[in-house]
Amino acid sequence: MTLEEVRKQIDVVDKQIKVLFKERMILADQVARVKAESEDAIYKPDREEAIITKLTGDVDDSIKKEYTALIKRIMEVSRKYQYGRTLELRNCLDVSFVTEEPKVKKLAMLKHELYICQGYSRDLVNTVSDYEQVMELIRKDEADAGMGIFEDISYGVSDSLHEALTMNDFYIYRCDEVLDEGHRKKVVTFGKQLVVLPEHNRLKIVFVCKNKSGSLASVLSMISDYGVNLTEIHSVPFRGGEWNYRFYVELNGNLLQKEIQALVFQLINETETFKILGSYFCEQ
Ligand SMILES: C=C(O[C@@H]1C=C(C(=O)O)C=C[C@H]1O)C(=O)O
Repeated sequence: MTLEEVRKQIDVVDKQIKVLFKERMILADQVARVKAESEDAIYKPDREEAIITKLTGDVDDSIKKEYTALIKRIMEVSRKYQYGRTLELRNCLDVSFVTEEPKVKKLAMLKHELYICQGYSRDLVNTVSDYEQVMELIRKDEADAGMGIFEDISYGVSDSLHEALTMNDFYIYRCDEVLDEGHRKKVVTFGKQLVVLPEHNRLKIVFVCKNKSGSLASVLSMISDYGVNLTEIHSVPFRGGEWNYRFYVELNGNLLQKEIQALVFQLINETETFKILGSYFCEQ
């Protein structure tokens, strides 16, 4: 057979797959409707495992891994579709946010970072020695917001600020790039509430995924399936407890967009722990 002839046959098979794929997605939609009514979980790992075992049992070893990958992928996109449909059917995204930036009269910062203070008079800044204290001042309403260096192009990310935001449920709502003696730094402003404004183009998230082969890859392909660009990723081991990692990710998008809401909904349901760390505008 010539290449041309084989390709013609592939085109025929692709058309058949397309028909079956559409049929399968109609069924996935029906599943979503039933689950939305009964408030049942979309992701059923046991059922997926059973499907994989049943279908792959009699497949030749030479293509078993490939077939398994295909079946997994089909179920992943089926789930993606169900998350989007479910949000259209019932408003069940459990993320609260405000749509106005807080008025900042008093700011709290680390003493040694006061030099990067953006747009506020330094006399009105309450300085302390660690982020826990910054957040304590905000919690006690002795400051309205905190500010700190989140990333430095020469020294990398600030683990302590990432950790403090994660552990204290604080949220970034501004991100400014500051040039300090040749060092580019990302300086963030954060507060007690998640603020989402229409002009925001970044969503910072943190998640922990199962410590098994393919779990990070499946989260990353999920993000890509939504057509969302990932602008930063790094991992940090847990302090204390078992040895596992938190993944910090910055996404290009806005929580007011339906696709981002569906992605967040899927991440909440398919990662071990998930948190939004902020929504902000970034020029880069
Ligand atoms: C379709 C379902 O929802 C999800 C998707 C599946 C699939 O596409 O086959 C299987 C299990 C669930 O994770 C279902 O529950 O049957």
